[in-house]
Amino acid sequence: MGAAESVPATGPAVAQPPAAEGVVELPSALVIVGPSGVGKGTLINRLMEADKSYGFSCSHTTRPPREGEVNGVHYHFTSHEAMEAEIAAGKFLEHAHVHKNIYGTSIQAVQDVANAGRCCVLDIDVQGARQVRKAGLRAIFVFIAPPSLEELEHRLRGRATDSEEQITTRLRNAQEEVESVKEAGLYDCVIVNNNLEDAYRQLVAVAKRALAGEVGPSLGSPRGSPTAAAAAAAAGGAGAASADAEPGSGSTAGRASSSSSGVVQQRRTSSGAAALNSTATFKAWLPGEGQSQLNSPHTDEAALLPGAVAASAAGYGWERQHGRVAVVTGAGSGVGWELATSLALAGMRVVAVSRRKAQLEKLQQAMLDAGLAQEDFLPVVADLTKEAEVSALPRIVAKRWPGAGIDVLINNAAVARTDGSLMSGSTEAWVDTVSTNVLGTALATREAVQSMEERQQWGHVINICCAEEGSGMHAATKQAVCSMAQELRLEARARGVPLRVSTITPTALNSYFFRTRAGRNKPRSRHEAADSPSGADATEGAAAQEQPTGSLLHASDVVQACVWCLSAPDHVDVSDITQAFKRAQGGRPQ
Ligand SMILES: Nc1ncnc2c1ncn2[C@@H]1O[C@H](COP(=O)(O)OP(=O)(O)OP(=O)(O)O)[C@@H](O)[C@H]1O
Ligand SMILES: Nc1nc2c(ncn2[C@@H]2O[C@H](COP(=O)(O)O)[C@@H](O)[C@H]2O)c(=O)[nH]1
Repeated sequence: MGAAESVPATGPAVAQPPAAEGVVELPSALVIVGPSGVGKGTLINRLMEADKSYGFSCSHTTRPPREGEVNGVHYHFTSHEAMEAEIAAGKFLEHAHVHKNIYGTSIQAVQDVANAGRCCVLDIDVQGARQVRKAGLRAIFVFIAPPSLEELEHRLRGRATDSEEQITTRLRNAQEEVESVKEAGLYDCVIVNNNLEDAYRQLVAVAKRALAGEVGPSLGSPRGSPTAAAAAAAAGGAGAASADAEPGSGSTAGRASSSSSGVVQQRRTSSGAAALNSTATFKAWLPGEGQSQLNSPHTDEAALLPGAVAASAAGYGWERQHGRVAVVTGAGSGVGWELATSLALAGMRVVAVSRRKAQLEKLQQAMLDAGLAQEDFLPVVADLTKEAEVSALPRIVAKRWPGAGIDVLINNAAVARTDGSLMSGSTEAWVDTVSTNVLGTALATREAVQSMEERQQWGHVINICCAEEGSGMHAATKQAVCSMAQELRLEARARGVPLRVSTITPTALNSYFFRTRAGRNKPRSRHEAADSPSGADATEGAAAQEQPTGSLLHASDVVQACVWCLSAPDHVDVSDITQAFKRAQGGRPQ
């Protein structure tokens, strides 16, 4: 259960060490544009040789191979007929007639790089860049400008790869291409390739931003402003003018969106173990001690939380979880939020996964405010229905914490749509629900288990199977999540590996969804009723206040069960926990 994740995630892995800042996003693409002979290939090759986090989008072309060019590496060399057929079949993200040949970027080429968790680098012409911009690919667009057209001609001739006719065509086209820098909103930055070292340093800076999942111009360089630098270049002005990417420049999104930047990072002065055992620390979070330091959107439960964790863990084997890596899905709100905060505060390294960047930023700030060290906590924007984004998780973990891998996976994310009825629901709602709840859980499980297998360190998978009876496709998928745990357990046993698998099934959770079904609250939008068991919406609204829900289960109850599962000694296999609310005398939840 957990987040009603509705904001699509993007991009990929972290090549930059997640240097204690911001929410991690998968890489954006890097689109490199510029006239023939300006040095795009030279710069791109250098970038890719220096850092394997970048992958080249291998284009198709109808031009014949040059000496030394390898099919499938430099280009997919093809015929006009074959290429036109594939374009007609919709296989290309963009294509263009360039210097009398057809060039194009296939969807597969970009997908292959993204699936490998790399930042995809495209080397394309201006027409292609316009199409890619229109297609909405998450990317940073860089124009490489020549210091002068004379120098461009000099380079083209010096390269000695093209016929005189081709050189003439390319130079003629170059003038028009350089003009394109004036198109508002097309490029995010311009690098004038005069001195190769300077240009390379600038490219590295902007490439790092793409690797970190950023898009758009960097701070102080609003879209469209590259024009000045490029115009200077087009007019023959020398110098490495750049509207962006000062060497060492930081990340735009990191600065703009990360609440951590500008905030003095708070370091834990003690280990997780100390935090768990420190009554003083916990006391401040107990009810009656003022506002929750967790600054949770669901304050009633958050205030109880650390006490619950402490109580659960006391006397059991919690200590072995200190420093281990727990991935919590659906961490943007509800149970996921509570799990992420509790486990981190109790000494685990937590990867909080959500589609909703804004929620993760709030969560991150709450963690910092609570005194958690940034390096023990990693928010990752990822869409569980996208294989490339899920499979990037182990790599992201290894980058943040070298030598570590996923030790614990808590499959909590789920979507519950109000239009998910099996008798009258929409197909779209079903697909949404099945994709996130079933496919997403399966993908996350496979990646986590493989991460454990590679390190031969078997950990724990916990599936949160909460479903309200009568919630249609949501309930059906949660049954599937439960069955998946059972199957996983059997597979692990058959292979003789000590993977631990548990399910937690809370019934009648104090959730927005539950109260909506009980007629205590009305859904305000389709997504609002998604699985956000203790989200802010769950505690708002006059109807909710009229009907006290104090005896229903809380997110913290689910956390407590998780902690208990994780604390159980080696010889105790906790397979399934079902939690029910305490009924009032009349048999109805209070
Ligand atoms: N800053 C520079 N100073 C001098 N020569 C350069 C510089 N950058 C690149 N070159 C040279 O310019 C030539 C053209 O470079 P390159 O092949 O990388 O261009 P390109 O933009 O990739 O061309 P195309 O679009 O046709 O593939 C090469 O011989 C390269 O070594
Ligand atoms: N629109 C696209 N343009 C592309 C693609 N791949 C390369 N190119 C551009 O073509 C010229 C010429 O390349 P060359 O290898 O023949 O010198 C170059 O400027 C590239 O940017 C593509 O997939 N789409």
